[in-house]
Amino acid sequence: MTPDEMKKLVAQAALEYTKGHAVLGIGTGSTVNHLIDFLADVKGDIEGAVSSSVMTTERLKKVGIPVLDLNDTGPLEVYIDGADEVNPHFQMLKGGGGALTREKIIGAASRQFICIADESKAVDVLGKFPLPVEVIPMSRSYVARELVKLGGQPVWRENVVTDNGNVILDVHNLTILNPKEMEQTINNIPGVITNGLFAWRPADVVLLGGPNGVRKLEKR
Ligand SMILES: O=C[C@H](O)[C@H](O)[C@H](O)COP(=O)(O)O
Repeated sequence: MTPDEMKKLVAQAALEYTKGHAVLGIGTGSTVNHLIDFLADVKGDIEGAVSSSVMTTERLKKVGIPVLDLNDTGPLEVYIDGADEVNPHFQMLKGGGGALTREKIIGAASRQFICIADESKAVDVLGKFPLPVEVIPMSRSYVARELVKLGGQPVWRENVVTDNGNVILDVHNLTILNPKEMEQTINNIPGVITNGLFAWRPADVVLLGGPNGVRKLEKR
C-alpha cells in the first residue's frame, strides 16, 4: 500500500466524526484533500466548512461545500486535519504546507481535534521533520538568529508567502523533548506569528492509516 493510499484510507475513516455536525473545521494538505473528496458525497448533510487555507477553500468550493467565516460560526464541534508528526501524547508538528497559523486558530476554536495521518507520521519525539515558523517578513533574520540560539538551523522557505502575507523559516535539527516549552519559547520571539508545534492544543483523536487498516487512538 502506498503512503497516498494510506492517507485515503484514513481520510475515509474520519467521515465518522463528521456525522451530526452541520459545520466542520477543515485542515490543509494531501490527507485532507482526500477527506474533502469524500465529503463531496455527503455534502447534503453539511451546511458549510471553516477552511484553514486558500488551497482548502478552493477545493471545498470546487466540490460545492460552502466556506464559512469563523467569526460568524462561533466555536466548532469538530476540526479535522493532517500532521507532519504526531507523538504518543497526541502533540503534533504541523505546517509542512505552510498553513500552520490558520490551522492553529481553528484547532483552538474547536471542541474536538481529529488528527488524520498515515502511520509514518507517528514518532516518539517531535522534531525530525523541520519545524515551520511563520514570521513577519521584516523580522526574518532576527528570528533566525534567535532560533539558532535555541539550537536549531533555520532555513528560509524561499519564494513562499503564506496566506497571511508572511514568510516561513523551517528549523532543522531541533530535538523537541519538551514540546510545550518549545512552542511557548518560539512564540515569544518578536516577529513570530506562530510555530508548527501543537503541544498546548494536542489532538483529541488520532487516526493512523497503515497497510492493515486504520488505527484509532483516543485519549482516556
Ligand atoms: O500546513 C500543512 C499542514 O499542517 C498539514 O496538515 C501537514 O503538513 C500534513 O500534510 P499532509 O497531509 O500532506 O501530509
